[in-house]
Amino acid sequence: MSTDLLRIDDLRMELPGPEGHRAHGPEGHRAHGPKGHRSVLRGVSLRMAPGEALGLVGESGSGKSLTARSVLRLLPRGARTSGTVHVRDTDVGSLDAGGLRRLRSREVAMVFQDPRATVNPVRTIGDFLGEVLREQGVSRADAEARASRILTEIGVDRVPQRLRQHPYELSGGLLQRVVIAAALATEPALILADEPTTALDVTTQEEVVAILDEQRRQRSVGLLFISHDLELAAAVCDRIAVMYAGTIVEVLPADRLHEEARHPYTQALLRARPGSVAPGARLETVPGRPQSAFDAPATCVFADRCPAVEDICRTTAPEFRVVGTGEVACHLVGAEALHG
Ligand SMILES: Nc1ncnc2c1ncn2[C@@H]1O[C@H](COP(=O)(O)OP(=O)(O)OP(=O)(O)O)[C@@H](O)[C@H]1O
Repeated sequence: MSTDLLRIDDLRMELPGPEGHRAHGPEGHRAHGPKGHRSVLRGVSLRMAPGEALGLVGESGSGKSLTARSVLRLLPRGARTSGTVHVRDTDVGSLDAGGLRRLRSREVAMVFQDPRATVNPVRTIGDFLGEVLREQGVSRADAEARASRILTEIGVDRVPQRLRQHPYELSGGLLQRVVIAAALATEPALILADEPTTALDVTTQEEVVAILDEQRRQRSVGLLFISHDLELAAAVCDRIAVMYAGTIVEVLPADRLHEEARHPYTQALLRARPGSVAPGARLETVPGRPQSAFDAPATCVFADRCPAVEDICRTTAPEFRVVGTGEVACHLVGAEALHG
């Protein structure tokens, strides 16, 4: 019996893709898949304990969404995968259709970036929540009362009126609360939240993150929180996993982020945050452009952009090893150059 809530072991994924999407640079140096396929996940491994919140952070294209979707086996067409995903003791890869339905409707809930893409625009909010609840075996008669209670708990006002409204009548922030209410209503062990506030304005973002955080703590629900914002993830998560080009380069406790970030990419992300410099000072960006797995080197994935790169980074892939309270994949960690 595993004590992990989620365990991903060496998850690899290749997607069919036109040549134009594949790497430039010398053949064999980049992470190409078989002919006509490109590598998008290059061996992702991570673990989550029950009730834990893990932040999965990285730039666009690094593979955060595909990692989260793999937990529900929601894969793009033509995806080839290897490695395993376990939710508690369930091997997600070996589930039949019924098992997959149960996983998606009871064990694991997903909250996406854009609530308007999640909620059917022609149905009322009450219908949407009622459907979710009836899938849990709640009777039609009880569904409305349960839906009202959940909406009230997450701070939605004028609930009876809301239940009769359509998505277009609600603001983006309010609608995302409804989506979170639906996720909580399934009483899942794990919520996958994929950039849940990116489509919202800043004030609403804070409210929605606060609600997600408060509710998942109260209910001891595990949270995989995907974000490109390291500080935001650190504010709501117990640990942070930093992803670059289809692989995890560093995992560390959220409350030790500033003191213990060792990977040059994590350090660059920290420097690239608006709050990291005095007002008026120039904000640093991570040098170079974001890379997906298929256009990053097959050795150290960050070698092309790393300010401290050395020869070994271009010849050998670094091992993922425990350093301090975290784990990191970098040849240079421990070397004076990085910490000077
Ligand atoms: N359905 C798909 N079809 C083809 N390629 C895809 C698909 N989904 C993702 N990709 C590619 O896989 C790589 C990883 O994408 P993914 O969406 O997981 O990244 P991400 O880190 O979540 O980025 P973002 O923050 O932009 O969503 C990217 O190169 C992306 O273009």
